[in-house]
Amino acid sequence: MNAPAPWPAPQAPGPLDATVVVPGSKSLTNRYAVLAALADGPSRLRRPLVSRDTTLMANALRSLGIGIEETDEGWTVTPGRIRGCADVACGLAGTVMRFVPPVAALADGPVDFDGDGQARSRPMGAILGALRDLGVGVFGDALPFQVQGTGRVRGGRVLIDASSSSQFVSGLLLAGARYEQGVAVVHDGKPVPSLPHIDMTVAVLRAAGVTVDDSAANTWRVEPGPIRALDLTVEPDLSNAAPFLAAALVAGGTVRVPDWPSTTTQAGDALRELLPQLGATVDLVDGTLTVTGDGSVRAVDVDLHDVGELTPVIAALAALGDGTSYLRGVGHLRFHETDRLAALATEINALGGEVSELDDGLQITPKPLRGNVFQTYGDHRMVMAAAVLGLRVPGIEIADVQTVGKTLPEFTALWTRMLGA
Ligand SMILES: O=C(O)C1=C[C@@H](OP(=O)(O)O)[C@@H](O)[C@H](O)C1
Ligand SMILES: C=C(OP(=O)(O)O)C(=O)O
Repeated sequence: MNAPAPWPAPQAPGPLDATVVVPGSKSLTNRYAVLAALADGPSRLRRPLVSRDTTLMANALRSLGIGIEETDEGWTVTPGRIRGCADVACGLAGTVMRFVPPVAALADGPVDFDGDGQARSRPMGAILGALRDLGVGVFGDALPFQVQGTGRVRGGRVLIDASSSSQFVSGLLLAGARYEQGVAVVHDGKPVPSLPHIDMTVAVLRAAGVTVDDSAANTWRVEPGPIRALDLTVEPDLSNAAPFLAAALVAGGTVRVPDWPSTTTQAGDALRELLPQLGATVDLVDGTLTVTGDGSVRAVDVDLHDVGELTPVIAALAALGDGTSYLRGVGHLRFHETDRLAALATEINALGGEVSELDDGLQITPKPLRGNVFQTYGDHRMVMAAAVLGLRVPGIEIADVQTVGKTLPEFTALWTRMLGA
């Protein structure tokens, strides 16, 4: 079959005046799904994200014997005995490949995991090694691998190097309350990236009645005990709000995102501090985030270690900025959906840009850019970055635009609506 034609990224027609309703958070939806699967009764999740990553999660849990019913209201999750002799498809979803194996360890038989070709190079060794140390049989160190459930996990204390992904820690903590001794995860290595995502894990566990001690740096302890069933509404995905809010800077004008939580553990909330550094005016009033720009972008020197998933959109803004920008602390992006540092440098440079890879980030000098086909490498956030560039640069065409469905299948519809088309 021929590859679908690339999507012509629309240019901004002029200053914007738009309100964009952003669907639910991937990180929260997939955490809640796992906790609901392990909980002491049926759960209701309203406004979950429905996208490739969350559908993969729902199907993974279903294949382990969990009931998940999707209605207009959201998901009803009915826990049950965790069944083995199952296959789990991870796609390219970090949250599926890192959060489900610790659940599969509780199954009553073997569970086989695989994913997209590209997923086979995402790091898994640290979490699979940790499961072995906790008494679980595991064949393999990367996708494809097999977890040998025996119906119970001893648990206890485990030492891991989580410097390539916070998801190793989150995955172990999410299932840990169901292990006989609970779990204590101790990180030893270079700093753990994306720490707000571990704080999110701790917060959702506590909200489900689980006792978690995170008082010492690099150590998280989950006590064994029941997980309370959930009844909640999923917050909008604040990281997925990034391209829309960025559009207000590039095109000028105003973009609003309603239902912005007043307190949240989502890393994307950092946009409220980052966008003003890039030249935007940002207000959060009555639950609506309003971002206003004048069509210019200020150069920045920022550390994105905690919020790495915002990097592609910030890189696109920086390429349209008024001077050289430095995005630092994001060496771990080499292990995301693709090597994001290489992908961003290659694709922006192919437009005529001047981006160089640093050890732990990117140096971006704005240059006059021209149209080209922008490759996206199976990475939803490369699509979002390309769309932001396309607001100003004529002739950008986005390859495999449907790859954005990893977390936001509605992206092109929301984008064109925002532009008034
Ligand atoms: O736990 C999560 O939901 C996530 C953790 C982070 O992963 P890394 O720690 O691998 O960066 C983040 O980048 C990813 O988008 C989602
Ligand atoms: C890194 C990301 O995804 P994943 O959950 O697959 O790691 C991301 O969404 O930016």
